[in-house]
Amino acid sequence: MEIATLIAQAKAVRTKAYVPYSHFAVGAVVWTDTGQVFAGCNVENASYGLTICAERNAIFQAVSQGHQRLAGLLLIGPTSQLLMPCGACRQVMSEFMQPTAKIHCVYGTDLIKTYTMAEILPNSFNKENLNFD
Ligand SMILES: O=c1ccn([C@H]2C[C@H](O)[C@@H](CO)O2)c(=O)[nH]1
Ligand SMILES: [Zn+2]
Repeated sequence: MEIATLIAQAKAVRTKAYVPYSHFAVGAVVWTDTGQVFAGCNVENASYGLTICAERNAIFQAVSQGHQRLAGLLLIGPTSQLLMPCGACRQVMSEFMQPTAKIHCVYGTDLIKTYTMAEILPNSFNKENLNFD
C-alpha cells in the first residue's frame, strides 16, 4: 500500500468526524492484502459512552463489505502528538488483524510510528480462549 495515499484517505475521512463534545477529530483507514481500503471517522454521541472511535468505524465498514482479514491500519488525529488506538479498538483490531499486521500512527507533519498488532496488544484474549472443553 502507498503510504501517502493512505494518509490522504485518512485525512479526508477525518474531515467527516462528528465531534461536537471532544472536538478531537480522528480518521482511520484499514486495508486488505489485495489493496482494498476502508475509511472511518469517530462519531460521538450526547450519551458520551456511545461514541465510536475512527478505528472501529473503519473496521466495521470493511467487515460490512465482506472483508474480515485486514492487513493494516493507519490512524491520524488532530494534534502533533502521537495518537495510539484505545484499548477497546485494540481488542476489536485483534479480531481481524494478524499479530504481524502493521499499525501506522501518523502525527506532526506526516511523521509515522509503526507498530505490529502483537506489540500493541500482547497476550490478547481471542477466539482460541473460548475453547473451554
Ligand atoms: O485512537 C483514538 C482515540 C480517540 N478517538 C476518539 C474518541 C472520541 O471521540 C475522541 C476523544 O477521545 O477521540 C478515536 O477515534 N481514536
Ligand atoms: Zn478506540
